Amino acid sequence: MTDSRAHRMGPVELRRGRLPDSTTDQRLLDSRGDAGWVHTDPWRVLRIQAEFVEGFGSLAELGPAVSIFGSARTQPEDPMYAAAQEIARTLCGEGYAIITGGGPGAMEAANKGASQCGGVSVGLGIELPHEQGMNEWVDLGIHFRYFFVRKTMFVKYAQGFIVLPGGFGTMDELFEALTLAQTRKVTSFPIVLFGSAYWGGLVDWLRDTMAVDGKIGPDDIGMLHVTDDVQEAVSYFVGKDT
Ligand SMILES: C/C(=C\CNc1ncnc2c1ncn2[C@@H]1O[C@H](COP(=O)(O)O)[C@@H](O)[C@H]1O)CO
Repeated sequence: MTDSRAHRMGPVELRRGRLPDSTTDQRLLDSRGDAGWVHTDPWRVLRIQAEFVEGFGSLAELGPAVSIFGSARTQPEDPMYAAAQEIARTLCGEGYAIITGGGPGAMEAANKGASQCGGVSVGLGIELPHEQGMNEWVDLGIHFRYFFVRKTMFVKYAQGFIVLPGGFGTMDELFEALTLAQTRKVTSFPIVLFGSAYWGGLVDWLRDTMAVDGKIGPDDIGMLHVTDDVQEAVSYFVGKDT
């Protein structure tokens, strides 16, 4: 008697010598073979995709928000710690969520201000070789493996940026925001530099060297608002269309 069993694979029907010797579930669940593919770019692409999915899914309903950047090394006794906390508290009082890198220093201060005010305190953590963990004032935290995915979230879910004194990480975030606005890749948003003593030298150099040398346009400096006043910093956001 001939074997006329049929096996359906979607629209395809298989018989006799074409019958598979395992099921799709067996092929999925039997853990055999080399796992080296987890270290390949196609798999990384899927991980990157997953980070975007998690980020977008977690933040889609955030409402108006401001991203606050600043040094991971700012100590609690530094006046900039109190300033970050006060800025976040004031913005929170105006209905804004606060987004930070979720780390220590100025990030912690901003998350503290937002959380203590009962607002939405978001931390976008980054996996680093010397992991610090999310600061205790983050109420909605998302851990990222890739810097560039995380940076997309800072821009996509905020109406603008307040930048406190910081180092390379802060500069990276500031200049990413400036480049996006300068090249009109995004709708322009406020970029506030808080702390004139710290930022003054950089702004002078941008104006007197970079702009004079023609490396940026004469109006590009206008994208930056330098202030030492919390209310003024907040005024660039409050009452503006979100
Ligand atoms: C260096 C230390 C901790 C690092 N932990 C960080 N966690 C989260 N986000 C970070 C961290 N370090 C830098 N960032 C991001 O860059 C900005 C601050 O960088 P800076 O070089 O300190 O100015 C900040 O806005 C974060 O988004 C332990 O001291």
